[in-house]
Amino acid sequence: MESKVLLDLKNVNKVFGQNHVLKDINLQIERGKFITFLGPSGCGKTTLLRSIAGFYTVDQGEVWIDGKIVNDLPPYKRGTPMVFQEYALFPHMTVFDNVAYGLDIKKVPEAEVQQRVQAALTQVKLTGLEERYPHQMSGGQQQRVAMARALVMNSPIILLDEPLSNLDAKLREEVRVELRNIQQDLGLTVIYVTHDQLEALSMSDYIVVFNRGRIDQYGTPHDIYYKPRTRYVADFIGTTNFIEGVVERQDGNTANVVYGKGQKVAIPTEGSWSPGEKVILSVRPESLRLNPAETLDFHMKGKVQASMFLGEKERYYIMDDEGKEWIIDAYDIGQTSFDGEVTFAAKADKLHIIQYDEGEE
Ligand SMILES: Nc1ncnc2c1ncn2[C@@H]1O[C@H](COP(=O)(O)OP(=O)(O)OP(=O)(O)O)[C@@H](O)[C@H]1O
Repeated sequence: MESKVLLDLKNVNKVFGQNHVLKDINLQIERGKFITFLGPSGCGKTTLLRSIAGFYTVDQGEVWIDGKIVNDLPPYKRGTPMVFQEYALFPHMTVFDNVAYGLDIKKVPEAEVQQRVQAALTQVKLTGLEERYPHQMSGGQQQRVAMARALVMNSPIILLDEPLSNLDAKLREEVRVELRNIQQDLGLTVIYVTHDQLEALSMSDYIVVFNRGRIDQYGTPHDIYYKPRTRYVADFIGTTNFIEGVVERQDGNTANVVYGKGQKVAIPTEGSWSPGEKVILSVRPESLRLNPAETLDFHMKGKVQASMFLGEKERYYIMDDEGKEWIIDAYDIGQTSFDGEVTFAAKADKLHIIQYDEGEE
């Protein structure tokens, strides 16, 4: 039976001079999934992508594609085409010739080229546009040509390095949807590199969050957002509030945590925490309620410092009794506005426990 795992990275390390860019990368990617490599500039995303494609050889570890170790194979034997920024289409070539390019290089017979290019163009719904040039097409269509170019090579995996970074915001969104549709319709395995968290959250089956050459978390967009494994991940993805706490005890999947001025909250958790352990609680701005009528599990008091209208929500900046700032989003705009002393609260399942790590930035 075909294994579900298509790409298997085992303890991959890459060093440039003094710069240890990839540190012990272990990652398994399943067939037919859209995976995003996410992280700030310089964290090693592109280096890993290029190591998978074969443009870099790794210094330590193994790269497996489709059950074969490919460490010593050059890029053209790995079957992993990379689509670079602006899709790297040849402007002076027609759509047909752009798609046929890889096959021509491999000296595939003309009749087969015709058949395979037509099949690829049908897959991405571009039949009839064979004679157009890239500048006569929309950004979305160009993206499809780039995908057809990868598809025609029957590659098991398609690698995309920030392919949308040069588009304006509206077009970006359009092309994003397009790309995700093609990937899902055809069941492709795609690895997509971006530093844009919204892009990652909206497109991916799984996100890999990089932190200085290491993987901090590998999970679904929902888990990455609501159950960040580290403070770094919580901070990098969206906006969040942190508060310190101390674990009193854990009963099964519930940890009892003391926070603030001795308040206690029982938080559902998948982690394992020791009595007396210092932890960080993270809670998203939209999970907190201002002056709630009912009593919620986690509750604080503070003073509104400022607020900001953000369209679908009002964002409040609140100082608690200890002088710590909180960000809280209220969605019932026009009905209530908050000022002066307020209480704010959340249900326990909206709180997430993160390991306390003083050394972490
Ligand atoms: N060919 C190379 N030679 C030497 N150093 C390199 C090379 N390629 C990348 N680096 C270094 O490796 C580190 C990681 O770079 P990489 O391009 O992988 O980061 P990234 O996360 O993709 O960031 P960006 O989004 O800016 O491309 C950086 O410090 C970079 O300077």
